[in-house]
Amino acid sequence: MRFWPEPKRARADGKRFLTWPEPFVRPRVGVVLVNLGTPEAPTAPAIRKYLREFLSDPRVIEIPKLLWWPILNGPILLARPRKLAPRYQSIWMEGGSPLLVYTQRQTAGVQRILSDRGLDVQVETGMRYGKPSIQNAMLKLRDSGCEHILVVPMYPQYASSTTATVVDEATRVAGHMRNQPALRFVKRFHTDPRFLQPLADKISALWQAQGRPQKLVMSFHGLPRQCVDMGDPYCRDSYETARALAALLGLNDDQYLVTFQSRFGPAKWLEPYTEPTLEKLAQQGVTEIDVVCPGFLADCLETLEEISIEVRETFLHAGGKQFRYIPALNDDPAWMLGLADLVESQLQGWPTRLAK
Ligand SMILES: C=CC1=C(C)c2cc3[nH]c(cc4nc(cc5[nH]c(cc1n2)c(C)c5CCC(=O)O)C(CCC(=O)O)=C4C)c(C)c3C=C
Ligand SMILES: [Fe+2]
Ligand SMILES: [Fe+2]
Repeated sequence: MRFWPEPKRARADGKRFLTWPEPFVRPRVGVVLVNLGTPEAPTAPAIRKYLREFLSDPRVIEIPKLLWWPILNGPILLARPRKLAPRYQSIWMEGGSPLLVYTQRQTAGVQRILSDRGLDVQVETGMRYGKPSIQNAMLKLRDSGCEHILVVPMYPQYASSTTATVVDEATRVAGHMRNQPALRFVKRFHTDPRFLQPLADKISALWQAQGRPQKLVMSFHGLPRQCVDMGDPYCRDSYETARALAALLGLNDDQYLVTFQSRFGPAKWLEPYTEPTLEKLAQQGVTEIDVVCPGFLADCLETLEEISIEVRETFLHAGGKQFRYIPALNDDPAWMLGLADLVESQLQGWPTRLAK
């Protein structure tokens, strides 16, 4: 085991080493908001680097390494980056990939609210794949004296391929520390009103301003069926989110539907798949829909490009007349308050108050 060097606190008299016993330093509290990660640039080489790390995670691809390695390094890493580059280019923002830009805004938003409440809590962004990494965030927190760290995987619904791999990585990082922090993890918050109410309010505001469509489509990121068979609660979580959101909006069962998007590879994923379902809907005469993606807290390739460009085109081609994509919560002010509340409630018993 290789330990990362601990920060050396300088002595007031300028000498390098600590006096013994060490002077008392109040341990601080840190929070890491973690999302999936995204390429550093909308180019094939940057996308290849990102996909290599992401798709080498055994929590994401659960087939034996020996079988997967030639597939990943053959057809996938040769063809997919080039196919994805123009798609990433079409959504790229001034500050970078939307997933990173919005996650950083969320970090700043929660930091501001907690500081305004008089709490001494440092909030950082960590990406599971690529930069800024979870390791980078945790070392930053350690170096500023945080001995308590709350890790928040930014996924409302629990899946092994998203939530659990964040827990794996944070514990791996702590495993390299001599003076380890106390760690806490948020598992899921799929029916928590601090997340769902701001989403329902956002949808209601749109409907009040521009009218209600025939159907609300709730599209969740898909998952291989096998993951659910093996015990991932993700599918149940997604339906529970959908039911709770529908209840807040006062929708009956005919007014909304649940679908799963972003299928990857030839295996069976959770159904119904978003794109063919919406194509059929348009063919059956449902011409006005709103699509919301309650599994995504930040807009990204899967929402801005797959849903708002590709699926929109398919729906309109099949006879649909109006397709509105409802953006993710991103840094919506009500959501920032909800997220800050959620974070604060998990910090109980930790030294968040500055001594008076
Ligand atoms: C919201 C939850 C997510 C789950 C669950 C999830 C599972 C999952 N994803 C893949 C494969 C890919 N996902 C890709 C992009 C992507 N996935 C999520 C979220 C979840 N994935 C996000 C937020 C993003 C967007 C990243 C961005 O840069 O904007 C991709 C890359 C794009 C592509 O090649 O299509 C892949 C690949 C698997 C295999 C999986 C479950 C096993
Ligand atoms: Fe994904
Ligand atoms: Fe996709």
